[in-house]
Amino acid sequence: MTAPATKLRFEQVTKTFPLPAATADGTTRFAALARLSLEVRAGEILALVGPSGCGKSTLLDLAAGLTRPCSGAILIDGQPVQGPGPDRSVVFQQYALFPWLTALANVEFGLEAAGVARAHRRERARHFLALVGLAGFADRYPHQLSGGMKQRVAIARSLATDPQVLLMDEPFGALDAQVRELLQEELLRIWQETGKTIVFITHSIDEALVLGQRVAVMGARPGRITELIDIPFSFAERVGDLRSHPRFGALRHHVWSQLRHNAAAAA
Ligand SMILES: Nc1ncnc2c1ncn2[C@@H]1O[C@H](COP(=O)(O)OP(=O)(O)OP(=O)(O)O)[C@@H](O)[C@H]1O
Repeated sequence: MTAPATKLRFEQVTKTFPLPAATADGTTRFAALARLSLEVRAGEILALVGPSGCGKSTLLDLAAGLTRPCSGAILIDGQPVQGPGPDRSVVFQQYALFPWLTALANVEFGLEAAGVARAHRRERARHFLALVGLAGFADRYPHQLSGGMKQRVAIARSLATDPQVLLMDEPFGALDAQVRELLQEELLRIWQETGKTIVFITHSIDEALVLGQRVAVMGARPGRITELIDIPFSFAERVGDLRSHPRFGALRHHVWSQLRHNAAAAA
């Protein structure tokens, strides 16, 4: 069997930030990530969990090309990331929609920014709104949509430009439990249909297990990957009652223990 292709690769990545004041031993910078290496496989959902402040968003910002590493490299299909590009799209926890544009126009705006010809924008935007279950809400403004609907629009906008990699930073963190489960299911369905490579940051171990083909556990001070865990569930199991699966509890405990161990080590 051939090994799955690597879509996104972090090679010995270090990212430091200036400290507000030098420490007693003269240190002026703080290492958010230190020599972090990680491979994201083409077409997988990699769920990233770790204690608050361990560097998850920093990792995603680097992959998005929004910031540059201090050392090391970030590669997409073997090519160094030089900045933001159409091959990657980011979905944040806050929906980042334009309040003065309708749902349809918000998705169209993303397409315009990506250089899609005017004639194709509307049709394409409608297709992706339908894909996230919002066919009947195209003319609503963000304030007329629920939190879950707004996040669906943001996901439609990200998918419409057909990026190869979707970088999702706690996208369902602000939603209530039921809406969250619904959107997890929808994301799995969209992933199944589109075959996107997805990096998904979450604070929820359950969410990581439902979505991730693999779960990457991070530790803090400095931020690094401490464990990569294969999650063996099928698509049908993930969209079913996964929490009653006989292996769910053991995997959940495993990730929880690793996080606890990392938190203790950082403290
Ligand atoms: N622009 C910045 N300047 C200085 N420090 C920063 C900057 N961005 C992040 N940091 C620091 O780097 C560390 C990692 O931050 P990051 O936001 O990546 O963590 P995180 O794991 O995403 O946290 P959370 O789960 O709370 O969102 C934190 O200690 C944070 O304070």
